[in-house]
Amino acid sequence: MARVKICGLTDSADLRAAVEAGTDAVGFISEVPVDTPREVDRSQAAALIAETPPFVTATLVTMAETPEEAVSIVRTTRPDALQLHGSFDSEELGFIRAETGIKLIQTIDHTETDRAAELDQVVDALLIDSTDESGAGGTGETHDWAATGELVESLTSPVILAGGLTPDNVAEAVSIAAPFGVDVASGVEAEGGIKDHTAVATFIQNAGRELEVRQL
Ligand SMILES: O=C(O)c1ccccc1N[C@@H]1O[C@H](COP(=O)(O)O)[C@@H](O)[C@H]1O
Repeated sequence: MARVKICGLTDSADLRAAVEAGTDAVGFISEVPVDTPREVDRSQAAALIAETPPFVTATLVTMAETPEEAVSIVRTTRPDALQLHGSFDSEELGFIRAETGIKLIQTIDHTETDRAAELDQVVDALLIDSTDESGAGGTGETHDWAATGELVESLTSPVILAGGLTPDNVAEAVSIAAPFGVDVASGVEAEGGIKDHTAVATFIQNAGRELEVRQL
């Protein structure tokens, strides 16, 4: 079974649709230096996080420029987990964890296998994405799922697969990489920043959760 995070939610209606469709986690993107229709400001992120019900992990996704900024975002928005894009080292990630006590998910580009091994003991999960040159996600690009499957085998941390996933390809991606979880942003949108609720529900079903429940 792959857990699912629906990322880049910008309003309450999309949050409710993702929760009703059975997502395990939701993601709110704030303070990123790239132009994305999925970004919300800190106060919007805080409001959406407060609306997220218990048993659904509210994740703040950011590209904070300094560890102190990351700590400040967590204190202001109060998420359950923090997903970082960018190049903080082990010491900086350790500082953020110690200051906030939050579950830390570090995004790694699929080509950075050495970095994944280096950070394996430092974070709570590694998210393997197809990032752009700035380290941002939301590219809609897939990568080599078999290579991510090798990371799943070799790393201790839970591995989350992201990058170009859609309702049509997520089942195949899960069967090849066998990740702990999958993460999608642009692949379930009706338009930039707005989710297609049918696509969200189909993505969650196709990631295998519904199938697993029926088999129990
Ligand atoms: O979605 C964005 O615009 C974004 C911007 C900056 C950092 C992270 C971002 N999104 C993350 O990237 C993954 C993959 O996106 P996609 O499914 O390929 O569109 C997404 O799940 C977010 O965690």
